[in-house]
Amino acid sequence: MPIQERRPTAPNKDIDVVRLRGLGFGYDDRPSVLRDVNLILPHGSFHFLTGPSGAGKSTLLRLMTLGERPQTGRISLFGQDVTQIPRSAIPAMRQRMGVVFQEFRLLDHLSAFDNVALPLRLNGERPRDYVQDVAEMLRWVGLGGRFEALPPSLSGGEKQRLAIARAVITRPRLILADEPTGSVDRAMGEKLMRLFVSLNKLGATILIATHDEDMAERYGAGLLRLEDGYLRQLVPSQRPPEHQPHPEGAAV
Ligand SMILES: Nc1ncnc2c1ncn2[C@@H]1O[C@H](COP(=O)(O)OP(=O)(O)OP(=O)(O)O)[C@@H](O)[C@H]1O
Repeated sequence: MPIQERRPTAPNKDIDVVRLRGLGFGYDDRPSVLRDVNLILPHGSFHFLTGPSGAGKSTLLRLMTLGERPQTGRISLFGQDVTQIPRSAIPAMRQRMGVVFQEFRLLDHLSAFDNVALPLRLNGERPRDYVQDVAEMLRWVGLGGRFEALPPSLSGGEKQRLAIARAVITRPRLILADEPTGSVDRAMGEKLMRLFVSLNKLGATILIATHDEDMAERYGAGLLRLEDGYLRQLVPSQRPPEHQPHPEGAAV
């Protein structure tokens, strides 16, 4: 397992990594996708977000990654209210999260290696400090022989694995992933889930959207369900002793 801590600084474990209060959001032709959504993701928690197709899982992740602004309610990330964050400040906030988008959003003109290295370059790291880590991560997700491949030449499952490698390479404190194992076979899906579990053990707060409600039980994670615009917590996140719950609990 290639996953080791990269950052020397310890996070503030007392701050809830995500706080959503009374979120409401809709599109022109679907005005009530999210209604009064409340959620707290404490440091080190691990949740799966489920719900029927079209329930708004991707929309909720898009609000949390600042790709859309809520029409009502507040969003706070890493203890900072970001509901009205200026557009110019969004890239810096996004750099603190690892996001796996449903449609991958890889950079087609960059090799697989350079796609994964990009977040480290943007963080100002030097190639000699990250080359080995990037190579090891690519090997771990089964792309050891595809360092130079451009994304358009990869299969759907390979693109998905590349997107995951890129999202986690900086060991972000918050990982938000939309159906991250939807395009791979079961064995690879289990392997990728072990990667998320390892990152969670290192302290990452994780939220994964999936159609598979059994995942939460399999991985001892919390289970959230979005239905008719409302978010309910079905199972709380179970975390190792070093990640004891915030007094307010995992979700509202
Ligand atoms: N950009 C958009 N413009 C208008 N409507 C949208 C847009 N994106 C999503 N919707 C609608 O909002 C609703 C929620 O969509 P969303 O993709 O968030 O659901 P989901 O739970 O992620 O679905 P799935 O499990 O099928 O991926 C759906 O009715 C969808 O048609």
